[in-house]
Amino acid sequence: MDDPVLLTGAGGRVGEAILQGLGETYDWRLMYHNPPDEEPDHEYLVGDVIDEEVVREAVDGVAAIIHLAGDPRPSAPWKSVLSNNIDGTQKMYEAAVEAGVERFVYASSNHAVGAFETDERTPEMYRTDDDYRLDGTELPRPGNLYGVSKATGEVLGRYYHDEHGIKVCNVRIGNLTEGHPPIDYERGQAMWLSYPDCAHLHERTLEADYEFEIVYGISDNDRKYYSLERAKEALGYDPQDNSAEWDGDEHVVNDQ
Ligand SMILES: NC(=O)C1=CN([C@@H]2O[C@H](COP(=O)(O)OP(=O)(O)OC[C@H]3O[C@@H](n4cnc5c(N)ncnc54)[C@H](O)[C@@H]3O)[C@@H](O)[C@H]2O)C=CC1
Ligand SMILES: O=C1O[C@H](COP(=O)(O)O)[C@@H](O)[C@H](O)[C@H]1O
Repeated sequence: MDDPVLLTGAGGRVGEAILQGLGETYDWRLMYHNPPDEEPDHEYLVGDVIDEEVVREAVDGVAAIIHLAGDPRPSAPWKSVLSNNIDGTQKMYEAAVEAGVERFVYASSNHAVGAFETDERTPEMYRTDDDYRLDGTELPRPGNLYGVSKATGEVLGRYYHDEHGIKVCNVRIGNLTEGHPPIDYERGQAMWLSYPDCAHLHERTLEADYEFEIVYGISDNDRKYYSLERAKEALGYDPQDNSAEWDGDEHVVNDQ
């Protein structure tokens, strides 16, 4: 990719995972909400994704956008997700199509489909011997207002793709945790996304040939209730990590 890639929410955890793995791979333009503590190694700007002027400046001349900025709290109140997540994402899309950006990668969430985790299905669905899988073709079923905002971001992508032709990949990210899977948290282990797999997955979203996709962003965990088939087929995702290979913070398999 010759032109820069815009990374919004660059100062957050997902941004950190992506830059750890792909810092040298692309010509990044980083967007921060507040001035970063340390001088970044890449071109950057500071601003709010609901500020149309800053957003226009951010998208100018980029080939692709990875849009992470937003309120990531499952407990976030409506006022915050309406502004930071829904309005911010719509403004990013609007500016992107106006500027002729080719592709838009959107950080959706497991919480867009959290209400599939019913009392009848849990905790069995978090376990290896359960074959219940969501595959991305199901309708959103959020369990909180944050999930509603993430599902709305996916639908905004559907609209901007159909109406304006921008390529869109919605990644329903699981539980990104650095180093090892979440400890004593079955659900989190089933949807663990390691930092290296997160970076690799985003590299595939920037390189693969697709039109509109919804994929799950988790590692290749033995325990899983999200199918990775679409991410593998449409993007060529080839995850390397598996929460079942961990006992707490100890890597018990292939620890060479
Ligand atoms: N960390 C995870 O496991 C998961 C994250 N996600 C999504 O990934 C994205 C990034 O999440 P994290 O890195 O974990 O969160 P984070 O809170 O660490 O990073 C988000 C960044 O977005 C910035 N931001 C928030 N509102 C903004 C605004 N109005 N304008 C400009 N910047 C703004 C924040 O300053 C922050 O640096 C979020 O959209 C979240 O919904 C989805 C599923 C799981
Ligand atoms: O969307 C998100 O999901 C992850 C995992 O959800 P959790 O319910 O297991 O905490 C969450 O950590 C992250 O903050 C959120 O943005």
